Amino acid sequence: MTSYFFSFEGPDGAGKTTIISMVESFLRDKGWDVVATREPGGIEIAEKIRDIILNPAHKVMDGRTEALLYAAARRQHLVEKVIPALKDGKIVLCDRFIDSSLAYQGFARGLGIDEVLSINQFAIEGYFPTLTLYFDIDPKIGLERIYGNEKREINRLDLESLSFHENVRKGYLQLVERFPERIVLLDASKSVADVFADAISILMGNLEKNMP
Ligand SMILES: Nc1ncnc2c1ncn2[C@@H]1O[C@H](COP(=O)(O)OP(=O)(O)OP(=O)(O)O)[C@@H](O)[C@H]1O
Ligand SMILES: Cc1cn([C@H]2C[C@H](O)[C@@H](COP(=O)(O)O)O2)c(=O)[nH]c1=O
Repeated sequence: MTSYFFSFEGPDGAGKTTIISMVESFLRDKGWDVVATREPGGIEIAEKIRDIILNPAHKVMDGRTEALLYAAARRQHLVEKVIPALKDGKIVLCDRFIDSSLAYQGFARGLGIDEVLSINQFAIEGYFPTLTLYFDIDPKIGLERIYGNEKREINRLDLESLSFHENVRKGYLQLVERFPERIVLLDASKSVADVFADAISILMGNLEKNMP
């Protein structure tokens, strides 16, 4: 059975969650069986790990502890939710996956992309996304969007410096170069309607290409 595991990546405030919800409705209307989920989280255990990682009070958290907690949440979410959905032939839309760890912990935290890739390979056992949409945005704009949204809670990672968020973007751009067959860059500074149109065109192209 062909499986469709699409991840959505990008700096904070790039617009991933907004577009995933639009893509989910669009694909459902077309008759596809879709599971939209997020990392860290998506299931009870991983949501609990999320609360620990993102609690602004946990200022002393060590970078390697952070990387391991993200990998642990990823593992549980993968086995409990993503793999069963893929086995049932569903399309999985995942708000962040392994590339977040590579860009945030590997590059921006300075732990090393290859080191963080290695602990995550243990966690994911080869379950890389079929396709990853990378929402590219100047972090200044992303952070302005977040701080402009009163409903959005500000978490421990949001509170990092602007230079940390700029390094996150640099990390992602390295990943786009390193995995060109998997990661596609979208200009996330465009309007919601335009970003959605770009995302649908890429995703439908992938679905049609891989249809049995
Ligand atoms: N293309 C866009 N243009 C302007 N504002 C946008 C756009 N896309 C999303 N927004 C707004 O920006 C804010 C952040 O959007 P969203 O939550 O979708 O981003 P995100 O990438 O999921 O962020 P995070 O990863 O930090 O949770 C929201 O208030 C949303 O309405
Ligand atoms: C999966 C993952 C996430 N992060 C960071 C990225 C964001 O700052 C937060 C998650 O918040 P969101 O509102 O759900 O985007 O966590 C990370 O640093 N490493 C990861 O692997």
